[in-house]
Amino acid sequence: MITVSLSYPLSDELLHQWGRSQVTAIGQFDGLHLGHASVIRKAVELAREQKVPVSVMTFHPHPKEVMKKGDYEGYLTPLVDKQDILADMGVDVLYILRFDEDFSKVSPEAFITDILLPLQIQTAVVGFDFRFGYRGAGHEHTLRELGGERMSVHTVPPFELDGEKVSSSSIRRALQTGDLAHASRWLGRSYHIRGTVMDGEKRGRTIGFPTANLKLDDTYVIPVKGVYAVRALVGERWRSGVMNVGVKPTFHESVLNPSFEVHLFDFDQQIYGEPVLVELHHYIRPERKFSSVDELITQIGNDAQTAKKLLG
Ligand SMILES: Cc1cc2nc3c(=O)[nH]c(=O)nc-3n(C[C@H](O)[C@H](O)[C@H](O)COP(=O)(O)O)c2cc1C
Ligand SMILES: Nc1ncnc2c1ncn2[C@@H]1O[C@H](COP(=O)(O)OP(=O)(O)O)[C@@H](O)[C@H]1O
Repeated sequence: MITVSLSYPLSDELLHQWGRSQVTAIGQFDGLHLGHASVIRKAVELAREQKVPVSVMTFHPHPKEVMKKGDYEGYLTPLVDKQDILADMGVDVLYILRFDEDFSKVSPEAFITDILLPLQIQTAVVGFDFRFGYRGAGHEHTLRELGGERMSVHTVPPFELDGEKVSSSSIRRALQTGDLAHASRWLGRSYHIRGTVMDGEKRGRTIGFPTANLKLDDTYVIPVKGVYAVRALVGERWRSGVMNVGVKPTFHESVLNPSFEVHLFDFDQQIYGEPVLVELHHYIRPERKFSSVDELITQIGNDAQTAKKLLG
């Protein structure tokens, strides 16, 4: 898959290079959950039928981040994750359209006539609730009207599981309440974060549970504070472990940002500075303040046993 960064207005050079008959799925697609996957799969299927390449157009940074809307909570899938997942789904080209204040003012009409049509998108595939252009005034009918003969539009209906519509906001809520089972089911995979191992307070090894402290690579959606059974990719190998997301109330009075620390089972290597991908498989318990370090140590031992059982 090729990734192409676009910014409005598109230059002639870019249009010359990328303007071609194609089927394009358009959307924010944060999370690339089962609903998004059904839109992308439709685009792949139509592209195969029409014998043209399939592309995905997304916006970055997240409009909510740029517009400083109060309800911005971070990414379920930052760009690197989107790239990985879309490449796996057979997408040929990923267009990343730079979203900034100026772009937010582009009208729905201009979005179609200055971007979609010059790129020669012959079929646009969108989710049923796709909105675009200034104040989200554009929707599927706008696409149909202005696309006319040159661009057909395919709308994909809501994807439901157990009678509920799968949405990024329901997945965020599930992560923020420790309902990992639902989050994973709706995502179609386990939620994961990526980070780099950095120095902690060097206490872990003294209590028998060294923990790799992660500095997250992106502004991920932060799952609820507590203990998780995880699988972690360190170097080339997947390993099992337990992760604590929290502020370590046993040792600290008030800390604003939670830390992410992973104790890996059967592992004894120095990995400071290394990248680690952590998949969250089960939520075990909330973080607590213990009245003694010994109690904390006993509890972490129990957490590790629980995690081993859960991970099989
Ligand atoms: C599985 C696990 C569970 C933990 N649970 C708690 C907890 O409930 N309360 C707490 O204050 N700290 C908890 N911690 C964090 C420990 O306090 C922390 O790992 C230890 O202080 C080492 O910190 P360091 O890596 O910065 O040296 C937990 C850590 C792990 C690995
Ligand atoms: N089983 C393990 N799980 C996680 N990290 C480990 C493990 N064994 C060794 N390490 C290394 O030790 C470091 C954690 O030790 P710790 O005493 O908790 O120090 P820090 O406070 O700097 O995180 C990790 O960053 C990693 O480099």
